[in-house]
Amino acid sequence: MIRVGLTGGIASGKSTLVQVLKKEGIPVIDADEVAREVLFLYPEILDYLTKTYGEMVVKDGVLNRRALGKIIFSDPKKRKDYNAVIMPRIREEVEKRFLAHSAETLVVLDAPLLFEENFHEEMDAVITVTVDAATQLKRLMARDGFSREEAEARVAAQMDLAQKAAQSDYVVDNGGSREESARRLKEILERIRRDHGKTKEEETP
Ligand SMILES: CC(C)(COP(=O)(O)OP(=O)(O)OC[C@H]1O[C@@H](n2cnc3c(N)ncnc32)[C@H](O)[C@@H]1O)[C@@H](O)C(=O)NCCC(=O)NCCS
Ligand SMILES: Nc1ncnc2c1ncn2[C@@H]1O[C@H](COP(=O)(O)OP(=O)(O)OP(=O)(O)O)[C@@H](O)[C@H]1O
Repeated sequence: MIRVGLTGGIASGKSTLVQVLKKEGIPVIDADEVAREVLFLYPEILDYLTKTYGEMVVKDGVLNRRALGKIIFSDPKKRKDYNAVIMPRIREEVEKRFLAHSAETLVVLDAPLLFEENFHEEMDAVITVTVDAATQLKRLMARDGFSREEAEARVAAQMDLAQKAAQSDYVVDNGGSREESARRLKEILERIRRDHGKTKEEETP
């Protein structure tokens, strides 16, 4: 199994490219989805949030994601503490999902914090989706209804996109059309398969 990491900044276009991967029949592990699932699987995480922030963040056993986001994206220490609780569980669950797909030729891990959390070390190839800062902010505010301040705080909570691109094997510049980015991604997948001695035709259906 070839493990491919897909990363980028918030609202850089990862999910948009994941749709392309799915159409190609490639299994994708979504780290954000795993992050949402571990909250249900491991009650210790919600317990930690209840103890630390009380009803402001957890009310009647339900997490207010927006409120937690406001806190952790504006305070690096709080973000670090929360990551220390949730990341080990995310890591375990991601590994389980890779193992569940071990019969596949190529599996993609879609993780916004691929580099920040060192998942990249376990990948055979890494693809970063980049976009210029102005377009990123514009798309983020439009998609999530964030104010400029909220959007900027989220962008600032992540490693610089150019730095991620520099450490990657491949880059998709998503500043143009969706079609251009999809084409580039397909080319990259072909190259990764070739470099690992696999062609699309050889894959098990
Ligand atoms: C703080 C939470 C509840 C906010 O939820 P919300 O629904 O508003 O955002 P969502 O989960 O859709 O994440 C949106 C984007 O924020 C960015 N982001 C998420 N967590 C983090 C983090 N800890 N540090 C920096 N950026 C992050 C990512 O780009 C992500 O795609 C949530 O993001 C969370 O639980 N984060 C911690 C888990 C995590 O580290 N996820 C990334 C896995 S690699
Ligand atoms: N090439 C493009 N042209 C115009 N809009 C785009 C393009 N690519 C993505 N978008 C839009 O930009 C927004 C962000 O894209 P997307 O949701 O794919 O980003 P993401 O990297 O998955 O974000 P997150 O890390 O927050 O999950 C979405 O509303 C999407 O429809």
